[in-house]
Amino acid sequence: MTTIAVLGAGKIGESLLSGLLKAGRAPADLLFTERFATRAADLTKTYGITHVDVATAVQRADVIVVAVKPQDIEPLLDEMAPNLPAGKLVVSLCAGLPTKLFERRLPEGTAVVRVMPNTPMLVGEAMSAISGGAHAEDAHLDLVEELLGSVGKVVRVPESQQDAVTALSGSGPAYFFYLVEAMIDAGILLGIPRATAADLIVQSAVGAAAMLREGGGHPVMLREAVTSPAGTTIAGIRELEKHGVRAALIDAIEAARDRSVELGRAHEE
Ligand SMILES: NC(=O)C1=CN([C@@H]2O[C@H](COP(=O)(O)OP(=O)(O)OC[C@H]3O[C@@H](n4cnc5c(N)ncnc54)[C@H](OP(=O)(O)O)[C@@H]3O)[C@@H](O)[C@H]2O)C=CC1
Ligand SMILES: O=C(O)[C@@H]1CCC=N1
Repeated sequence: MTTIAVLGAGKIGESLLSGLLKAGRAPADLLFTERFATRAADLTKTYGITHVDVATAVQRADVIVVAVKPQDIEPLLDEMAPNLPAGKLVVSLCAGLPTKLFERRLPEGTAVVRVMPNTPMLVGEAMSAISGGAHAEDAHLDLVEELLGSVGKVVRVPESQQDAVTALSGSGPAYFFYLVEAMIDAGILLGIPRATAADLIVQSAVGAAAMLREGGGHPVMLREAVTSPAGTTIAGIRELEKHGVRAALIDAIEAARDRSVELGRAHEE
């Protein structure tokens, strides 16, 4: 069985470990590194997986998943480089960081795959986009696709699109959560108890998502079907348009893309 080590078991690293276990992978096939002993002990207790140091992780695992914040990458690469044997596959989940950064800092010929996942991985509903670096072969991409396919959907994209993907699906769940949060607040304003408002909005979000995915309908047609002549929905849509919500979303996603580019530039030679 392939041994996978996750370096940095924070929010996304833990989502991946948890998702892989739920998908049937054995705890003995998973390793992780963490900076804080108490956090490491909690994860071992919760998931039955083994905490190791970086040198052990890169030596023992076949696939090394880097899941630290982009700002923490340099010291981690310093620790990985002298210990990484030839033939290992390095998978980066880090926003903004190009494969060539890893190729420059790790032993010559190391296969690197850049991935942008998202936190719905925790419930087996991730959206992950993958791109191979200079030494990544089809077999490496197939392996990463198989791993991430067990915790959600996977698409292959050219690396040049990864900053845009990061803004769309990497950050995307946060924007949906933000909308849900705002809609629940609207329920409070209208006098609905918070728990009831949350039920109403969360189930509406789940239903709308299911229609988008399973019904195969275009979002414009689905919205039009809710929008009756002289009805309630169009009264609300007019307010959204007046407040520039569509433009705000486009600007938000462009800003997120720009930030991803900036995170990568911070590590240019
Ligand atoms: N959160 C998300 O939705 C997504 C995140 N990502 C990417 O995933 C990466 C991680 O993000 P996220 O999980 O949110 O961040 P977190 O801060 O939650 O997780 C990073 C973890 O790595 C630990 N860490 C840092 N340096 C080391 C090291 N040298 N050795 C071992 N552990 C280390 C951190 O410890 P400490 O707490 O001490 O700093 C922390 O627990 C980022 O690069 C991000 O761009 C990608 C897609 C989605
Ligand atoms: O906010 C971030 O930087 C990370 C990357 C994508 C989602 N979260």
